[in-house]
Amino acid sequence: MEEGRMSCLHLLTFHRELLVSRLRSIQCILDNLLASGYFCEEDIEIVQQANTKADQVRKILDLLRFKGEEACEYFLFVIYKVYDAYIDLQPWLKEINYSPSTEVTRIEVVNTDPISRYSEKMRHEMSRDSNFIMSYGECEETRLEELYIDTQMEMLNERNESLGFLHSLDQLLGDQREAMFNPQGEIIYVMGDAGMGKSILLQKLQNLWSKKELQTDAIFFFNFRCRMFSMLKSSDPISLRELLFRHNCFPDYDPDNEVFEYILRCPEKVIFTFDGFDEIQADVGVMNVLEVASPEHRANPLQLLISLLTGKLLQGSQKVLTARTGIEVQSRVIRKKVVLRGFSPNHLRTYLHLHFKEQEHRELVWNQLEASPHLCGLCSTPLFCWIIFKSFWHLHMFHDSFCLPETLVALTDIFLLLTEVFLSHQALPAPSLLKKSMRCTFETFKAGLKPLRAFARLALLAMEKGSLICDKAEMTACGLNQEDITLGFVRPCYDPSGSSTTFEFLHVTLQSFLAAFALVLDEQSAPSSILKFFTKVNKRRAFCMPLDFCCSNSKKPSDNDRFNAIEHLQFINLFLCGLLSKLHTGLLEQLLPPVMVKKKQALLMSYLSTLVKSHLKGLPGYPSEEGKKVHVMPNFLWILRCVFETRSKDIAQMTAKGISANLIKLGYCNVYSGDCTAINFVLQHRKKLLGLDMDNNKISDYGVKQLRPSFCKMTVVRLCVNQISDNSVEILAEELCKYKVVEVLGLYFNHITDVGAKRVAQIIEECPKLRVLKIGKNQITGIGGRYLANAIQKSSSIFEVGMWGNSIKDEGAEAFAQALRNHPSLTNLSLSANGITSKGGRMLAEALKDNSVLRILWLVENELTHDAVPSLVELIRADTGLIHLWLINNQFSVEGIRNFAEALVHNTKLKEICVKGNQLSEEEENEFVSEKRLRFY
Ligand SMILES: Nc1ncnc2c1ncn2[C@@H]1O[C@H](COP(=O)(O)OP(=O)(O)OP(=O)(O)O)[C@@H](O)[C@H]1O
Repeated sequence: MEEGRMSCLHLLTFHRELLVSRLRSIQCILDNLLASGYFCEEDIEIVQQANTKADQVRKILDLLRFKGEEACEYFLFVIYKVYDAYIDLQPWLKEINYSPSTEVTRIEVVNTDPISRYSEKMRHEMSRDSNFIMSYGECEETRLEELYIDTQMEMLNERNESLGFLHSLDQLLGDQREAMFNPQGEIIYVMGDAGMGKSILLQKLQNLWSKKELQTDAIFFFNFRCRMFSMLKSSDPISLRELLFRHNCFPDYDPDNEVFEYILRCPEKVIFTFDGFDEIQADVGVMNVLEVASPEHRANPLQLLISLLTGKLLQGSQKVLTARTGIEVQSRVIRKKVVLRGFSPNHLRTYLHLHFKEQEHRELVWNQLEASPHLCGLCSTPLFCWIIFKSFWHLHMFHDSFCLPETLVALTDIFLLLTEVFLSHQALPAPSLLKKSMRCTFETFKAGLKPLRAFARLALLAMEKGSLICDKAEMTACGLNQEDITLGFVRPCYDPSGSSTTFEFLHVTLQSFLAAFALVLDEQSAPSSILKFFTKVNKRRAFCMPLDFCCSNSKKPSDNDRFNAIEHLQFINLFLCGLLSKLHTGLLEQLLPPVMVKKKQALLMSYLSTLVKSHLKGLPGYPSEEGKKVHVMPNFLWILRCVFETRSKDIAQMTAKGISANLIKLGYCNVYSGDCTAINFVLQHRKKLLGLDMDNNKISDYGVKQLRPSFCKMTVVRLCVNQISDNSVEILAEELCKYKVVEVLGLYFNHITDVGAKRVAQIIEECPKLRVLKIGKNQITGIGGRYLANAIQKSSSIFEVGMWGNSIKDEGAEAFAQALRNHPSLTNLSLSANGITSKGGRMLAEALKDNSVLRILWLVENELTHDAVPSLVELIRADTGLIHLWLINNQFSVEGIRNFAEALVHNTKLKEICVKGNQLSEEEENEFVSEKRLRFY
């Protein structure tokens, strides 16, 4: 504030040192001082005679002193106005509370700095290109800011464990230490399923940067679609300069090549985004990618990409790479890993508000969503949500209804509805002239059969040649005309050859759907050709193929099978099952001969049955405490999804019967809430009990609602790390207490509070077979701890309880102490990281003296000090039956540990007391080397 009142002249004197070290783009300052008349030609010569940049700045500052206050003020104004050229000085201007006077703003400032001009040009072009979400054909575009909302962005560590959620896009680029698991890595890796919003996220990032609303000092931003690197001819090598300037943005006023030199000199000022690595990973695998080390070197475009990503070129630049889930990149090249989890219920509400402006409409739509957890589950994927909301809107506009068809339960139904919406664009006049009509699906499809058939063929042809884009000639060859293009199935896309006549499907999932439709509509080929992608997928089951460039032992795809986008093919198969389900027979019989429909349906069902049987037989099982256990692969999930799309009870029954294991492990399989409908559909037909381990997926409360009818059969319910809240626990309590078969309940790392803990306590009390409870890393306090401990006290079956990482403190510890006194069954208890002090520790130790059952006690990372030592010593001397005592990371001193060592002499059962991470120096630890049962590692 003091400085805010200082004259500009004083400011320049006061901060002379800073200006000398940070001011660049001297020419631009000189140009403006000359043009405004503050400097004359002679002044300019004086400055230019100085040998170093620093000396030139010194000369300018000296001259300004003579020129007076006005000149100094103008000098500051130039720095303020030409933002990008003086980006390093912007924080300083903020610090000194600089704001230009009205007089100075009347004097013109011209930007003659090539670097910042280039940056300005980039910002301008990027703002123009990122302002709209392209959708619904060429004619309908929505402003990004009107429809974009941040989704759930979860940070992961190298073992794919959660590190929490990002709160804004600024944090994506920011270098908070907790999220950055490998500072040597260069890539910010954003993963997500189809339609989760990876491309839109990059678009938002670009848009924010173009408007200077992103917290970064990067002045250049290059965005690329990864597929572009495959499309550029590998026979035409290009240089880094060509890649940046020819395929992105060209610097217009740069005779001395300053821009490129600046980029090489200051790569940290550059952000790159590369969208859709999954689309080219096969190409990267096929070629033997050598990295390029020199920026001047001309190389294959893919080599350039890999070199940029690994930091061989422009090391230190910021890089965001997106890919579909399942494409693994080695941790050594990743700096930060983020996975997009889609819309939470709150996001869904916000998105609903953006789509429907009228409260009445919102309520109508919300009511329907609430009535169908499956629909809500689908809506957690932004793309599907967009389709569903668009369909609602269409039904309202054209048919005066806000009711989605009742049959809308599977993914195929949603894409059928979208297709119907697109096809009806052709049939219907403009909404304002329209008399609202009855909806007639069959008529719409029959009337639109010609373009539908043509788009379907186009989608299939493109899929078969491994491409996600098509050109005008291919479209014409399929029989499509200009009018068809405006229906909305395709949109124009970037083409490196500069032609504006290439198109891509609105979304690749839509392309898969249409490709499946082509297989169904094809009357020329043998009916068995519908199965061709099943065969392909089964051949290439290597679903999570690691990237070649950072994984030495990866299996390379063969040359003639470049297209490894296996997920697109899985989607084709899924939609095929949906289209050929009995439910759609009526529609299909309007579009092709009924005999043909029957033949294809029978063929598919028979193939699917065989596939399910052989898959289930081939699953490796191994014995476990819960009986035979199988760990299924993501492909099993795709089979379940296909079975659900067929809606065939027979196949579901067969699948349910074919599961011979007692426990199925679906951990880390990318199960999302919508999949729970498919799992439930199959389990509905199972007679025997079954354990289901679904830890580490994306089930959420919607998924749990979907599974409700299946809990009656579940002996193992593992839902750890699945973003479930107290609402889910409510359902679990209702169902599990009704059937009382549950033995293992895993709820670790979710969003459960004391409210949920109360319901879990009910489960413990009422389910006599419950042996294992894992409820660590939730938000349970002393109150919830009490509920649980009181219930455990009454249970005679509970064997293992994991409460790690809650906050039950001494209040909870007291209740657990009570429960432990003479407990008949509890053998393993973890109360680690719960904020328990010596008071709580004392109560636990004293209670345990009367307990001969507990074998393992975890009190790691609490606040136990010397005050807890006497009670713990007594416990050790009591020789109760405790085998392992974990006291790592507490606050015991060497004296306390000495007491433990002495007490151990009187104990025959304890195998170890782990005391690493207490307040002992290395020398003090050495004192205990002879007591092998005291562990410091
Ligand atoms: N954050 C968001 N806010 C609003 N709408 C979104 C958001 N994310 C996605 N959408 C909607 O979903 C559509 C698909 O998103 P996008 O193309 O970004 O998905 P993607 O993850 O890149 O899919 P793919 O892996 O198949 O390329 C968008 O066109 C938009 O309509």
